[in-house]
Amino acid sequence: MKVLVTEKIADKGIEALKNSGMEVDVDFQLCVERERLLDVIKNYDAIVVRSVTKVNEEFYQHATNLKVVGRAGNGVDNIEMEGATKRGIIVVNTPEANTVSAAEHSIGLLIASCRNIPQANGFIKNRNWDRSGFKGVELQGKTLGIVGLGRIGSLVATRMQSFGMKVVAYDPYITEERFKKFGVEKKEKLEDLVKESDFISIHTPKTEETFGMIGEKEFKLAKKGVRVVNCARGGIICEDALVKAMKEGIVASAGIDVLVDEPNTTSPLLDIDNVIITPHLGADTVEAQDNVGVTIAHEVVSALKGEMVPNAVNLPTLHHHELESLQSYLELGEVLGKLYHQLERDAIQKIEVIYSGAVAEMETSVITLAILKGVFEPILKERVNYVNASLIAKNRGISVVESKETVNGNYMNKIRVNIVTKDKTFTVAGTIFAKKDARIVEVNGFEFDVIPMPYMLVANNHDKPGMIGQMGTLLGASKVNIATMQVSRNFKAKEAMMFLTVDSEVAKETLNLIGNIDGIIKINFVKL
Ligand SMILES: NC(=O)c1ccc[n+]([C@@H]2O[C@H](COP(=O)([O-])OP(=O)(O)OC[C@H]3O[C@@H](n4cnc5c(N)ncnc54)[C@H](O)[C@@H]3O)[C@@H](O)[C@H]2O)c1
Ligand SMILES: O=C(O)CC[C@@H](O)C(=O)O
Repeated sequence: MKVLVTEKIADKGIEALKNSGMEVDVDFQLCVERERLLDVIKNYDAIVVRSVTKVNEEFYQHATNLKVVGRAGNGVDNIEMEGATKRGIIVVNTPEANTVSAAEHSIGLLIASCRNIPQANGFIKNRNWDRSGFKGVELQGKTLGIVGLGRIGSLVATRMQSFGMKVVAYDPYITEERFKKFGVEKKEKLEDLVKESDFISIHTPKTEETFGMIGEKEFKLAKKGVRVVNCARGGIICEDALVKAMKEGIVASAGIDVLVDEPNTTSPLLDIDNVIITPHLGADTVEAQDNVGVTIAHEVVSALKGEMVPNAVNLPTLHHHELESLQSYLELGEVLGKLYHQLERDAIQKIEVIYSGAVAEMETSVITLAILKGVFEPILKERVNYVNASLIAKNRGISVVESKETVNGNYMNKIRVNIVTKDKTFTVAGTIFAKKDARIVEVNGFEFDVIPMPYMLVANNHDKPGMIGQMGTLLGASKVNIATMQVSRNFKAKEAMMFLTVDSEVAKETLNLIGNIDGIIKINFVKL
């Protein structure tokens, strides 16, 4: 697998990619040399970017072999998600890896701007000693308004309380409990926060709703002498409105790390003395970069291997601990799904998944994705993955329905998959024992206790003497070693199903010979 890295990530990250057996090309010029990037990207399975490389529809059209986009960092506003999802490209990022650094940088900007530290530093470095022009303000007793009380906003909130600040926040998308947890007063409306705050710090993502959310109207409502910080994304504070408000004396100082257009050396904000500005350095610490680099390397490698990754942006969000407890169920789900097209041929109309017992309490939508991935893999091979599995089902007109039950007979947990075709329903069920051991427990009403193995034979036969022996003889003659065998019977129908795990692939000729045994109704080789 080939990985292209177009922006600076920590050496540890590059090493981690190489140590995982990836062929890695590093070319930082490619984030700005668009034509060259579009020309070479077809040669790569994955790309690792930061915030400069534009990963958009034009890019995807050239990236014909791309499977993974790794965003070494948090914000994914330079990556078009729809184009990735429809092509089954997994987008992963590292949302937790640089939050402390970003929070500390926000606080740095806040303090440095309200105490004129960079300006004073520049003055004295020019061999001027004059204390008159740099008088600042204290933080203690002042109100800090945080817009967006997520990972970074909440870190800033708790840290600034230790400076004796009152912290209020506006974030309509989080619970009352989260405000309480961080000792922050909730503001129902942005304008209430703006009216009350001495300092405003922005910590939302850039979305249609947040872009320009602090503009002329808000500055008109703000306290005269308000101080603002934006270490989130350029344009959430409208740059023109900020310039105007600073010239009018409404805003006393601004600490800015991000601009609408980056890189940028011509912004009018650069000409304003009370604006201190850094070139998107929020995540630029040794710790954050090491953390981001190594995390993105591991995620890109996992995603290339087709594994579920915790920070896949175009998949349901999972934390590491959730993924750990889901792992066995994801594997079981894939196994159950993979059985269908290897045992049956009919076109699928509907897939029903019934979760019972403990598994019903989990993030089952992801297990359903694993089942769908399994269903399509035997016919679409590597063109199906967790990201595009449900889109593939939708495009094929297959409806997918999930339901949950609290208990299911003898099993602590059970996943049953009903695959409905025009004429019949194929049913398969499985369970997890002791948190990690998968078992197939039912196929079309036949009960089993089968440990899924890479090579398996599944036979339907008339329930009569000699079936097992004849089959064993033919497999022995073709040098296929039988590892385990289970037989399940349907007394009423006088039919049985044999489930064999074997140590190697079974040749077509052997399968034909078995199929010709008197009493064998159907024989299928299953590869997991
Ligand atoms: N400057 C840097 O180098 C740097 C580094 C890391 C992150 N960031 C940026 O910081 C920002 C915050 O990152 P995070 O990890 O804390 O994100 P997060 O997702 O944890 O938190 C964002 C919060 O914003 C809230 N929000 C969304 N829309 C809102 C709206 N319209 N009004 C109010 N609140 C709204 C969300 O509910 C959420 O709680 C992002 O823009 C990210 O890209 C910048
Ligand atoms: O340094 C970077 O790549 C940007 C960091 C930051 O903006 C992020 O979103 O993670």
